Amino acid sequence: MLEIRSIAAIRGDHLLFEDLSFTVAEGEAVALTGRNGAGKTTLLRMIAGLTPLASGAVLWAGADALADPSAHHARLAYLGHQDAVKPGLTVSENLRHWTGGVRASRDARIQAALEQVDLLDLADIPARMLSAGQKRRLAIGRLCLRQAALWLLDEPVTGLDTASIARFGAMIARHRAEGGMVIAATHQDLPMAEGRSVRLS
Ligand SMILES: Nc1ncnc2c1ncn2[C@@H]1O[C@H](COP(=O)(O)OP(=O)(O)OP(=O)(O)O)[C@@H](O)[C@H]1O
Repeated sequence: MLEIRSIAAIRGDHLLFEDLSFTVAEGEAVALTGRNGAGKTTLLRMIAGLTPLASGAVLWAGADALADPSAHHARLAYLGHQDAVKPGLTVSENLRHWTGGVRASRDARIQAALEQVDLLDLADIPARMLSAGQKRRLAIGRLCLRQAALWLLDEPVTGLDTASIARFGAMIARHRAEGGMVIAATHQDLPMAEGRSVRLS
């Protein structure tokens, strides 16, 4: 269980939000909504331990999640606005760059990730040749490579076509069925069945 307990965010001199609390249980998905600048990205970064909390706490199974940064990093996968795709590497090399492990299991996982985001046909081309939506799919493919319990997603479906959104919805459903959690900042409807919504205002 992830618990956001009474947290506040200050950017510059500006209080973005305060006393924000919610929980995410295993298998749950939460959509973060709110106007531009409300603090959705800031909140995701706080939960990831990338931006300090102005006050409050992020708890994992009842303990301070941010106290051990490497343990926290291992339990989460962060999909930001920037796709962080390496343009000079091929599509499959980009995925390889993101994974470790022994070669056989690693290659099988890369193959499975390419299938899930429908990039098998483009596996050997340089990532710089991908379209915006294809780059986004490659970034999403990274989510499949790690057994992270918590997915933090910033506008994950921007640029995706209808079929890709449906495939991403299936990925999220599988992740949740295995007990995974999702928090996604969004201005659009997301393919998350029975997801809850937290509005920043
Ligand atoms: N490093 C920073 N220093 C100062 N202010 C910042 C910094 N990063 C973001 N901000 C400000 O914090 C506020 C919240 O930004 P944030 O990106 O969290 O909003 P958001 O809800 O994700 O917006 P959007 O819907 O446009 O993506 C904005 O007013 C932004 O200008």
